[in-house]
Amino acid sequence: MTAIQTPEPTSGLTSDAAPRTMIHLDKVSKVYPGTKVPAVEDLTLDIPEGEILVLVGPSGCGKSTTLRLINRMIEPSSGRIVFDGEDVTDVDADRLRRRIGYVIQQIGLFPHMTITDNIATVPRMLGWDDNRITARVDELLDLVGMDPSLYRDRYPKELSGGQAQRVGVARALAADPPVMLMDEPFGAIDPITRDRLQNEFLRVQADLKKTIVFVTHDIDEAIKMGDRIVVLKERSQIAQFDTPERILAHPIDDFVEDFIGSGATLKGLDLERVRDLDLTPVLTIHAGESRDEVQRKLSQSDDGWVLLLDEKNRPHRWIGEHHLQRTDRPLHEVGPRVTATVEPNATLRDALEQMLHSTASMATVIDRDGTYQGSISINTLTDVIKRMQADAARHYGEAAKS
Ligand SMILES: Nc1ncnc2c1ncn2[C@@H]1O[C@H](COP(=O)(O)OP(=O)(O)OP(=O)(O)O)[C@@H](O)[C@H]1O
Repeated sequence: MTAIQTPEPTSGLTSDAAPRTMIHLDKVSKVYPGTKVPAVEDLTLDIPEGEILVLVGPSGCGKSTTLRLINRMIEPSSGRIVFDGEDVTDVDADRLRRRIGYVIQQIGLFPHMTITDNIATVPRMLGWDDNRITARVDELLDLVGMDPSLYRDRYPKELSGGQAQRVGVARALAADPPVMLMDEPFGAIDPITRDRLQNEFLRVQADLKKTIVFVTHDIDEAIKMGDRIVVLKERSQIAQFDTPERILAHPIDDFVEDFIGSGATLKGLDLERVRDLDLTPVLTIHAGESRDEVQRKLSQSDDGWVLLLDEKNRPHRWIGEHHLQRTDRPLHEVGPRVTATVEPNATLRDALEQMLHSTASMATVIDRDGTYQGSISINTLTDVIKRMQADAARHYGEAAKS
């Protein structure tokens, strides 16, 4: 692994054509009272507007401290914090916090208050009238997938862990803050519910486009949730700051490589969608075609297969040379059935999974109606992986030169 620098890692500038900066940390440090080693040391970081920025790193590296410095739940020992162009290092912390939603792992719902009152905490502080609050609570419960009529009058102990976490997100969104800080928000939840909450949250964020700083120690969660990822080492030192794709394709040093762990290539395939590919043209036939015609197409086929489509252009069977020899049965009854299908929205990892089950070693792409769109072969995936690695290497090569 070449130890070239992440583009401007220590300056903390984003390495891609990033949106404008919403929050700027300028050489921020935190030394807790009674300790000698800073929890965060000289951290300079630009947090882009409207994106999810994930802080990921090993336990104790300073992620939570960094997050809490942003809304001044913890006061920095030195350095400046600039929020939307304004130096907020010394402004009233309450005023700052109203512009920043905060979600934590243990949710922190008030047990003696109903869900409505929990969600309405900040709007009440801001003096909203009751009608506006009721409408907002219902809107937010809807947004996080909970029926307001069922849940608005319940108490936190009457919710499942996943529902409580959704309410935590709704509460953080209540006054529509431009910024959300999320500290391991889905950490204490079982894997299936966690996956669902992550997906729901990504869907909500696609509409809301909040500036989000999201802390996790789980690299897979970072890759899934982050538009950009900051990999942190001890004292919140930036090891690498980049898009998930580039971090996976080009970990900057052994620390990042070890932190990503095994399977980086497969994780990279998880980030690419079938719809973005140039699909491999596979020769197709219809049931009515003569065996001579099919033979002619087979002889032109690189991979020894032609794809038989049904009358609605849906993939039906793979036909190879030896199936053609079976003259006792019509073509649409010979050859293995096509089972390995994916829709354009699927990830390339899904496509690979399908391919491994396919007799023809190909994933067949269909649209919602089942109509054939094209095929993906292992060569297609190899090309994608090479391209991702070459793009990242070029990016870092150019950054190193400049
Ligand atoms: N209130 C405190 N007083 C003294 N030291 C603290 C305090 N809070 C955190 N620390 C120390 O600061 C360092 C960073 O802690 P922090 O909680 O920010 O790390 P983290 O990366 O979020 O860890 P984790 O992933 O385990 O939650 C740790 O060494 C921790 O022991």
